[in-house]
Amino acid sequence: MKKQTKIVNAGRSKKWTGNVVNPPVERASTVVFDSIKEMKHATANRGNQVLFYGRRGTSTSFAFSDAMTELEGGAGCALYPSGTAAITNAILSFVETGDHILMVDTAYEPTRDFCDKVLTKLGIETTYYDPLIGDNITELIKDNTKVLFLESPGSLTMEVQDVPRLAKIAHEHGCVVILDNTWASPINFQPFEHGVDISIQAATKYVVGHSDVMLGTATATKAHWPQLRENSYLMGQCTSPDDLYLAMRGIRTLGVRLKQHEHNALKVAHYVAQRNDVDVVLHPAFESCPGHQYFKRDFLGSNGLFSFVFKSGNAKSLEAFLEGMEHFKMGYSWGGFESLVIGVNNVQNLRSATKWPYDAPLVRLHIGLEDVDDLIEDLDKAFDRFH
Ligand SMILES: Cc1ncc(COP(=O)(O)O)c(CNNC(=O)CNC(=O)c2ccccc2[N+](=O)[O-])c1O
Repeated sequence: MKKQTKIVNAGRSKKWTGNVVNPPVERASTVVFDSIKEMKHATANRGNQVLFYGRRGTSTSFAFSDAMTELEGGAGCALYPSGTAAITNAILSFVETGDHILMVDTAYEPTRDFCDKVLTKLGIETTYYDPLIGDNITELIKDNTKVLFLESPGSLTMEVQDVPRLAKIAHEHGCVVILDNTWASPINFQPFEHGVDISIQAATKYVVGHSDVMLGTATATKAHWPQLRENSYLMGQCTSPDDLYLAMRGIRTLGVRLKQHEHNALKVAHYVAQRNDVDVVLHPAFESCPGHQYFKRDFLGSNGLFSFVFKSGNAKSLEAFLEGMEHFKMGYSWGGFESLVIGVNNVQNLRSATKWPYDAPLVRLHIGLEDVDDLIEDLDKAFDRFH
C-alpha cells in the first residue's frame, strides 16, 4: 500500500469503526461485564485492546494507536497527554537509578529540563552530545549507558543527525535508541528503517495539525513494545477520546498538509536566503544546514519549520522584527495551519556541549498554509523594521 493510501486507511479496522468511516468518540472510566467469565477474559487481555477500564483505552484510543503504529511501522504505540510526556515516559521506561543516558545537545528545552531536574533526582546521569558527533559517540558510552536520545533535526537550530550510524553504535553497546521524530513525522522519516527502537511524536504539531490538541505518542519495535506499554500503564498515562478523535482527523490530511507546508516554506527560505541581513538559513533541505547530507540521504521531504540567523542585531532590533507582523503570530508550538514566529537572542543558553557559532539573533519560522506571497510581504516589512 502506498503512503497516501495508508494515511487514508490507518486505524480504520471494523473492530473500532463498525460500518462507520470514523471511529466513535468512546468515553469511559468504568466498563461493566455480564459475567465473571467475561470479566476474566477482559482482565487477561486488558493490555491487548480489549475493553477493560478507561485508563487502558477505548475504541477511540485503540483506533488512533493502531493508526500511529501503522504509519510509523512499529509494533505498538503508547499515548500521552503531550509530546513532553511521551519523551519523559519513554525515557523512564528504559532506565533505573544508577543508569546513564546520552542526550543530544540540541534537544527541545523541556527535554533538557527533564534530564537536569528529574533524572538527576532519580540518580540517573545525563551526558549531552554534539548532534553531529558521528563515531565519536563511542567515547561517551559507559558500562551503565542505557539510552541514546536523538532529536533530528533539532526543533530550534535544525541540525540533522546520522540516525542509522548512531543507532548502530548504540546497539553495539546494548543501548535503547529513542528518536524525537516530530519534525519529520513518519511521513518524511521512517524511524524503524533507520535503527530507531522508540519513535516519539509530539502529535500536538503536524499530526493534529490544527493547534487545538496537546498529545504525544511513543511507538516501539516488537522487542521494546511490552516494556514501553507496561511502563506507560504503570505511570497512569491516558488521553481523551475527544482529543484522539481530532488527532485521527488530523492524520487524514497529514500528507497533503505537509506537502503544502514544504512548498510554502521552501519558497520563503529561498527568499530569506537572498536577504543581505541574513547570515545563514537553517533549513534541512539547504546545504547551509548542518547535517544536510543526512536529510538528503534519509528524509522523504520537509515541512514548514526552519530557522535563520541574522548577520547582526540585538534584542531591540529583534523585537522590532517580531512585533507588527500581520500573518506571523508570536507563539510556542508549530505544525498547525497558521504561520508562527519566535526569536531567540542567545541560543548558547539552550545548549551545554557545543559552541553556538553565531552572536546575532536567531528567528524560527513556522510557515503555515496562507498564500506564500502574503507571508513574504509580511517578512519584507519585518526586515525593514529590523534595522
Ligand atoms: C521537537 C519537539 N518535541 C517535543 C515537543 C513537546 O511537545 P508538547 O508541546 O506536545 O509537549 C516539542 C514542542 N515544541 N515547542 C516549541 O518548539 C515551542 N518553542 C519553544 O519551546 C522555545 C521557545 C523559545 C526558545 C526555545 C524554544 N525551544 O523550542 O527550545 C518539540 O518541538
